[in-house]
Amino acid sequence: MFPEVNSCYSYEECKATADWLLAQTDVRPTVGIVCGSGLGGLADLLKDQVAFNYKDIPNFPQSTVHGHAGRLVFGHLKGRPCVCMQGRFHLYEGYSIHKITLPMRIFKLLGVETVMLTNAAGGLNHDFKMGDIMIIKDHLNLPGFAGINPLNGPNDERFGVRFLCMSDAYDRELQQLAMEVGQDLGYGDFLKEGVYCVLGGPTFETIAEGRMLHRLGADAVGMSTVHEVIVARHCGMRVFALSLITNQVVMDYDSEERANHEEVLQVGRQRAAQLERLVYTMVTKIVHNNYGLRD
Ligand SMILES: O=P(O)(O)O[C@@H]1C[C@H](O)[C@@H](CO)O1
Ligand SMILES: Nc1nc2[nH]cnc2c(=O)[nH]1
Repeated sequence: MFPEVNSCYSYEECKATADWLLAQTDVRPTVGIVCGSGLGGLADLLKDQVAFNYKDIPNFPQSTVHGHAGRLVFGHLKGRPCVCMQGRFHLYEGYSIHKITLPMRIFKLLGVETVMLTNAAGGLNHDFKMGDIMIIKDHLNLPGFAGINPLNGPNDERFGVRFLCMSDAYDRELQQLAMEVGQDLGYGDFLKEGVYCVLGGPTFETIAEGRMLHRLGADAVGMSTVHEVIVARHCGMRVFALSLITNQVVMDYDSEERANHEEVLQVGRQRAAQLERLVYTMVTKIVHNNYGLRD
């Protein structure tokens, strides 16, 4: 019935990976963090670390992109048990969409309730500057329009429903918390909110593509996150996501600017400490089990 879905992982395979990890650490994470390009420093904030190289974790892919270390780090942020992906997987690395999103199901089986994702993205909104942090309030899943969706294939109800609602994908309470924490930290000038659009990459946008995405309502464009968000929501985790605007997408034929990965990593380094502080502070304010927030 689903002839081309042999890249899917079964519930049992996901469980085997989660059980393997749980057998090697006492940390029982309720928060799962995914670090975007150049933003892996977040993992270094964890105390009492137990870290695994992706190559040693059963079923896990390897990171192949500069700026993605390829380690899964367990530990505590101010006493809160967390697990952090220091590096994520992208479609353009050649992995199946099921493989790049596998860690979300592992998070769920580890006991994670809230997922916090970060990424580097190009700014489309003319009001955005390099170094802005955008709270993602919604997304455009362009590969999804072409039938590329991580939930393709047989649905296992132990993870979630066949037809997933996406109008509430990004938790509004957490967006509000991010705004409040950001204001308290003095980030008002560079903390924005907007719509993230995912493309397959690895090419950056042409000028015509940038203009089109802007007209479609996207504020930023990148090559990740959305697929992870879909799978995280499918298995019932709360989702919060941030983009660091590392460059302005070129939308003018007279511009001399050229998008490049080195600049993405460089801007990541410049803003990393502030982005980490925002996520860290948010984690310390999230209370689990009742989905409430601390004062
Ligand atoms: O993992 P993220 O989405 O942060 O990585 C972005 C998209 C590409 O992988 C890379 C381009 O510089 O950064
Ligand atoms: N697609 C895309 N991804 C990015 N990641 C960081 N910057 C960009 C960009 O300009 N376009």
